[in-house]
Amino acid sequence: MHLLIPAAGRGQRMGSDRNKLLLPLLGKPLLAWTLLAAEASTSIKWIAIVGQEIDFPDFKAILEELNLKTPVCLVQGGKTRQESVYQGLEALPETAKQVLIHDGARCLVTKELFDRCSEALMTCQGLIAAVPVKDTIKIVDDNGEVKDTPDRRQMWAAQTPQGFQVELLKSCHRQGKVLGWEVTDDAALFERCQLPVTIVEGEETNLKLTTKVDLAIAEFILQQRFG
Ligand SMILES: Nc1ccn([C@@H]2O[C@H](COP(=O)(O)OP(=O)(O)OP(=O)(O)O)[C@@H](O)[C@H]2O)c(=O)n1
Ligand SMILES: C[C@](O)(CO)[C@H](O)COP(=O)(O)O
Repeated sequence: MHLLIPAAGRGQRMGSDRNKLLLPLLGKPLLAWTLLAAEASTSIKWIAIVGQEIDFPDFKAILEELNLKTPVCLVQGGKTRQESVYQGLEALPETAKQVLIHDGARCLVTKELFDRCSEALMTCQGLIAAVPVKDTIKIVDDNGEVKDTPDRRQMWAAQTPQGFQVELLKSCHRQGKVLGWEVTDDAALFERCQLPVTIVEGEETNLKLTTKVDLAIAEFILQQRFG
């Protein structure tokens, strides 16, 4: 299985002075934990980290330190996550028929989740890891007034990995580019093209490290796992 790791963000919500994936977390850069989970999976055979050129020296240093068996290449990212994934897709080898996409920022992912997604992708066109929402969700208008309370039983929080047949996802991305669609995940492009997206049970601990509090939670979880 081929894996793309979008890692070209700036970490603005983290309030950090550099890419949050380079921040230390229990003695290793955040991105190193994501890579180690991919390396530990039995299905991932090729990895591309999609990043900004300014971060490449740090990414190379991480790769040197980890000395992974899985081949890893670096791909130039774009201004948005959507653009970064597009560039990553263009950089896939021609032999790649299926692809998993996993945010570098979701560094608590497990090897089991990677393998579950790889296996499920053998029998579907597109999938996302997701978990049922635990909170009651409100639809709110621009004035801060609650307009609706959707049925929670139908609501799932999208995570990554997200997995797709490569040619289908490429054509969704191209269509999105032509029509100016702006989305926050790849499944949304698939949905807009009326292609089916299947749910794979995600993990409650598979957080996207977005703000400083997430760093503290992640450190606690990693300490429980590996400490
Ligand atoms: N132009 C971008 C923006 C984001 N990402 C990646 O997409 C993932 C999810 O994005 P997010 O958590 O929003 O990361 P940032 O964009 O870094 O955060 P922020 O929005 O707070 O700046 C991250 O692994 C991030 O590196 C990317 O590859 N290219
Ligand atoms: C892809 C994703 O992680 C699924 O939850 C999420 O949509 C990324 O969104 P962000 O807006 O870039 O944080």
